[in-house]
Amino acid sequence: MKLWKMNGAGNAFAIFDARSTAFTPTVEQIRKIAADLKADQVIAMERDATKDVFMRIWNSDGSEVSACGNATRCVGLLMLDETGKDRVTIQTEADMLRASRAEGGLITVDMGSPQMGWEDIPLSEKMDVRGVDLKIGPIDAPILSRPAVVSMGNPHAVFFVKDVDAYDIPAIGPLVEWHPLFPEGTNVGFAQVIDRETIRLRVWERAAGLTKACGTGACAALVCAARAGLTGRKARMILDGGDLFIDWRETDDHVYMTGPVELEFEAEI
Ligand SMILES: N[C@H](CCC[C@H](N)C(=O)O)C(=O)O
Repeated sequence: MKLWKMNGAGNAFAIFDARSTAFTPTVEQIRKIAADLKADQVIAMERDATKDVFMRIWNSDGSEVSACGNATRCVGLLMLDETGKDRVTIQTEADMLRASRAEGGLITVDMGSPQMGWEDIPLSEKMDVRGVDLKIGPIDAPILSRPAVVSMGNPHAVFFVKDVDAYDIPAIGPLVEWHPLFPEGTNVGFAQVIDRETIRLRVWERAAGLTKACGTGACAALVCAARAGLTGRKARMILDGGDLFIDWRETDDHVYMTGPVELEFEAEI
């Protein structure tokens, strides 16, 4: 079975080609693979009846999830190279996504439409998704409260702050990640709006911790910022591991993410 170690803006993945060999790892095996290969997520490429590939996603804690933007760009590059097509289709548990090449060797993925109903996030009770009340009072000092929430096929809570480096994210992230308002947990973004086209972002990922970049997190932060009138519908997202370019198009309400992909190594195992 082919194994690729890749990253998207530093968000690291172990990607297994499970299209001709069954890959049904236990939680412990996922945790070991992620630890040994220093991967934030473990990915399996599987056959799909109608799409170019099915992408299965596990977080480094072994939990299976339904969306991973940066991994979609990595699998997209592999499939674009393999098929020679201009655009490939990638099915996940959440959605059917499309990947294509962009200038400068970057890869663009159509991440579909953001979901904004409180039941779509999901939340455990009806609340205003533009700013939910965590009911645990302000968190830490400087004070954090009322994150905006949205789903990109996975849940995201986004705090808009003046300085992302002023927060102890490993201490605060878990408080929100498994807060009872989020019955399936949530990814936690800390977004600093630099100007109407630029956001500095750090993300405490659900079941993976602080990563160098989070693709769905970048999409979520842009959607929440645009919805709040803090930015336009396009922005450069500056993450610890690199930049992602997000474009939430009015034409189809889809969110397009463009960014780098790096192949670190490949092996037959
Ligand atoms: N931790 C996320 C999955 C990976 C998301 C991130 N790596 C991305 O690029 O979107 C979750 O549990 O929903």
